[in-house]
Amino acid sequence: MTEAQLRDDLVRLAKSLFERGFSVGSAGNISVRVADGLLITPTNSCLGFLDADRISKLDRDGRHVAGDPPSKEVFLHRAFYETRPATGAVVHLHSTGATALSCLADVDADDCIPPLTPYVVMRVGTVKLLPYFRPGDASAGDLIRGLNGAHAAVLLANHGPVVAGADLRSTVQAAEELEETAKLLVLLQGQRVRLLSADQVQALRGAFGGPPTP
Ligand SMILES: O=C(CO)COP(=O)(O)O
Ligand SMILES: [Zn+2]
Repeated sequence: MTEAQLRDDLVRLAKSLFERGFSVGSAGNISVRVADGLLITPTNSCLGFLDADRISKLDRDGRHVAGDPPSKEVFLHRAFYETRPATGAVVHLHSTGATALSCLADVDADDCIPPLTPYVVMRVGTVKLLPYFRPGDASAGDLIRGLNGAHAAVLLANHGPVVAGADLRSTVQAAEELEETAKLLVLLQGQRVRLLSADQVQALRGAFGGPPTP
């Protein structure tokens, strides 16, 4: 894909997320890898109303070279690109279900989106809960780097999910899948839930094109 096509795709997919309520106000940010660096949504921009020509561009060293000033969460994105070489796109949202789950006191930090349904296993894999940091605090990027590429997605406590994937479309879909499963988990709070068994999870790993490879 050319850079122009990637810019258009980013605008289109961000708008779709916004219109379906996965993002409100100026919450969330999306990046995509290009031949000579990274495109990322500008800071304080609304995902529903991006301008392809004003999307921020960073060079391979993370220097801002074009467009509006980049998202203040750029280090979350760069941490995934650096530790998971197959990463072609990263999506960060404040989507309701995932953010609600990130605020619950007794979530298993090592597996905060347990295998409730097949698609979250196939498209997202095991999600780690990271502690709360002020938005824009680079320490969250250090923690992602510390995972050494073992997870395609993390949940930032009291904040929201960050998902990495091979390309824009599959990463947006994985973020949607994570959100829907988080919503179900919140909906089922306090009820006895039957999770998929270890064998069932194993049979899904690598099935139908997923989960994302590091
Ligand atoms: O989600 C956000 C902060 O966590 C939005 O920040 P930016 O507007 O800087 O991308
Ligand atoms: Zn955020």
